[in-house]
Amino acid sequence: MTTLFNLENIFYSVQNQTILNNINLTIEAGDFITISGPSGSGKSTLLKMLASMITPTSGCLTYKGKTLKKERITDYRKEVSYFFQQPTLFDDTVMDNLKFPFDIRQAEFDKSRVTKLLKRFKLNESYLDKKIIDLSGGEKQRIAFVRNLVFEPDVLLLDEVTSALDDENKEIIQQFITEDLKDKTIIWVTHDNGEFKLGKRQLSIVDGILEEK
Ligand SMILES: Nc1ncnc2c1ncn2[C@@H]1O[C@H](COP(=O)(O)OP(=O)(O)OP(=O)(O)O)[C@@H](O)[C@H]1O
Repeated sequence: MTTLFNLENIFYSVQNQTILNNINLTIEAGDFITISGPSGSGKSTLLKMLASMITPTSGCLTYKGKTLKKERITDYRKEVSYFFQQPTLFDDTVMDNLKFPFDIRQAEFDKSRVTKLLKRFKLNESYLDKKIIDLSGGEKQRIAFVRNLVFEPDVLLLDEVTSALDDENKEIIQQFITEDLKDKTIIWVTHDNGEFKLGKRQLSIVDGILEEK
């Protein structure tokens, strides 16, 4: 087994409020982890820390045995991808958004790869020319998944990715996560009890304290 993340005595505080309280956790490659807990308990904060969007106040966090350095962050983001509850797309066309991952890698846009992935999310090629502003919330979330997945990350940090969706869109995304992403490392924050039970490791956070079932 390869250890990806190791968190030792992690604390995160803002303005004298302890948001993460002495977290100890090891995440192995291939883990399928779900995380639940009351609103405001620190779930998104933990995911943002794993995404290296914030750094611990104290404690030791390593990825593949090393502390994260600012110089390596661009490469890190290609391996470890954060998926937001509300998708963040630019205000142009679907095509502009889906070209972005190719542009930052100075790679040529691969239309057949993109359309194949769109199909997996039940979206046809005609979506490429649509404006983001004209899409439904569920379609936007599916496009955001395609954008994050054209160059497959190894680790997916999923932050309540289905909570704003109707049943049909929820099912499309859930099915993709459980079937197509089987070989990936998944850390999935969810309020949905059905989704929580899918986790091979089930964690809960209450008042910043982490527990594993
Ligand atoms: N930068 C910050 N400044 C002040 N308070 C913060 C900051 N970041 C997080 N918090 C607070 O820390 C607590 C935990 O936030 P977090 O977003 O991790 O909760 P959560 O468990 O994901 O909640 P939800 O289920 O509602 O999304 C909240 O009370 C939040 O207001």
